[in-house]
Amino acid sequence: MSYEATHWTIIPPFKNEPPVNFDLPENEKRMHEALEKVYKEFGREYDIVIGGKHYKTEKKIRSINPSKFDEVVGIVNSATEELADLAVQEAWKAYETWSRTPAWKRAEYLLKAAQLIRERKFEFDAWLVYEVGKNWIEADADVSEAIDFLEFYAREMLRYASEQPIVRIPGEYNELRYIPLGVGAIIPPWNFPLAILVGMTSAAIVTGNTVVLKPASDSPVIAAKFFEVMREVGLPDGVINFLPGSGALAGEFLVKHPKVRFISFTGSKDVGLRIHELAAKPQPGQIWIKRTVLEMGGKDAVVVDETADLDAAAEGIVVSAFGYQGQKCSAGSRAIVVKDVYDIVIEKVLERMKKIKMGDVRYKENWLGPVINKSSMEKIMAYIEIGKNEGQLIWGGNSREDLGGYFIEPTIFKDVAWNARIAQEEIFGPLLAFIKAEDFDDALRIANSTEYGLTGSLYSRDRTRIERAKEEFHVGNLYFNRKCTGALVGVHPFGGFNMSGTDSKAGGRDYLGLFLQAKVWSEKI
Ligand SMILES: NC(=O)c1ccc[n+]([C@@H]2O[C@H](COP(=O)([O-])OP(=O)(O)OC[C@H]3O[C@@H](n4cnc5c(N)ncnc54)[C@H](O)[C@@H]3O)[C@@H](O)[C@H]2O)c1
Ligand SMILES: N[C@@H](CCC=O)C(=O)O
Repeated sequence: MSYEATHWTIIPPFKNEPPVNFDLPENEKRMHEALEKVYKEFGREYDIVIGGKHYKTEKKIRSINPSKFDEVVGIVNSATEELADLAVQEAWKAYETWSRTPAWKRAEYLLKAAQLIRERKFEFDAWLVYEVGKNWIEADADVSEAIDFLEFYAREMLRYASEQPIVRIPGEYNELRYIPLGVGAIIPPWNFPLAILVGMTSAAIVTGNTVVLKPASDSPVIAAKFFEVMREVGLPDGVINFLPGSGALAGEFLVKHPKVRFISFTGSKDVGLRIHELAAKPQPGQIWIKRTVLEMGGKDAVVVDETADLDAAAEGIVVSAFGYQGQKCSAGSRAIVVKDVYDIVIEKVLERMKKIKMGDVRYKENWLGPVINKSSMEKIMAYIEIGKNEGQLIWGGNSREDLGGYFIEPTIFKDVAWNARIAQEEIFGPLLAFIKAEDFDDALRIANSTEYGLTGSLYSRDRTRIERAKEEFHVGNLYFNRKCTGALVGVHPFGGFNMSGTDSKAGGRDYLGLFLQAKVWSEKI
């Protein structure tokens, strides 16, 4: 048995990180203390770090609290093309030794980082509350998922590094080994600014690659906090190079760079397709086909038929549509309900809407927070105007900047046609479209009618329909009689079809393979 395999057996099996129960007074108190502590750190400046060296630039990115837009959570330096180029060079220098570091040792850094984040969970939760406007529960789910990715990919690396099954023949010794790709650009989104960033980065490095990490401009501080953790656990310089910067400058420059071997991106369809196009074109001096992992948007549906538990369906519709203000790729922004129960479901949803409290998420009672920034608010408000011509507004519809942040009332339109813009385009905000279906067949057809294919839910008690949906509801993550958000690492490997991306199945057993290439050696004996 290889050393990696031996190690694998002594690490306890993977278990998802349990969420914090904020209803316990002790936990509520700890969260208040964390919010206070983090608040005192507001306004700090974070450097670009390349090969362990710190850099400042003239241009800065100010990270704003979307719940209170006069609060600056932190300031980061914005990279130039020269620094981006240096980051790629330093990453290649570090690759020389990192790619030869044993897999178990690389995995150990992830396990240590998971433990540090676990010990500081309330503090990380607080950063997410302030920087991206997540309520306490959503923030804690994000941090738990980040810990899960570290724990899961550490174990996965040991599995990939252990002996791989191949057919044996007499007279030859044959072996297949997974080896890293080289230097990668990691380009994550702001909406799961810890979990997704940590998942993408840790998968790339535990497999022996080195990376240039360009965080999203709305969430660079939490990215800097993760980078600090990786330095604290002793990750060698240059394995992760921390390079905040604009999407257009650092993003495109990195994507085109001839020495970038792979690009791991999670974000919008338009940017994902642009990266796909740029990465496909070989640059002078480039000697490989760039690998891209592109996880993109969704226009996800919750389907309800006449046999369903309608209370459970109404609850699922509300949580799927409005959890984290609808700013999830998995958000159920379409409720497709068969005509027999359409009005009842809407009534039940509206009853639940009355209970939603919106406001600054530093206060535990506010379930609905702000949207991420001004331009996002403007985009969502423009869709609300479009919606007024495409359906009947039955809830919300107003922006509430008067509360001091980028607040938009949760908004519902009914009687929306399946092909209306608000039923086809990803809005990424608290906007839900109710679509009436003739029957189950019609509902399924409507559910599949967009260019996306990320998540979906079916509420039904009809076993035959559930079995049909498994075959015909064309999404990467399909749920029955539960919400369409909240995939758990290891339990629900995540990724979508069609324009939702390359279906990488983050948090699944295939994921690390995307950052590796297989080499076979064969020796005559
Ligand atoms: N499928 C998934 O797993 C998943 C998960 C989370 C978010 N998302 C999607 O992400 C989107 C929201 O995130 P966002 O607003 O950060 O997306 P975005 O596409 O605007 O940005 C994502 C990242 O790309 C960078 N970027 C921007 N322009 C670039 C360019 N021209 N070249 C290279 N990089 C560039 C950004 O700085 C950011 O780091 C939504 O569409 C959502 O559905 C998908
Ligand atoms: N994995 C998350 C969504 C990530 C995209 O925003 C979920 O399952 O809700």
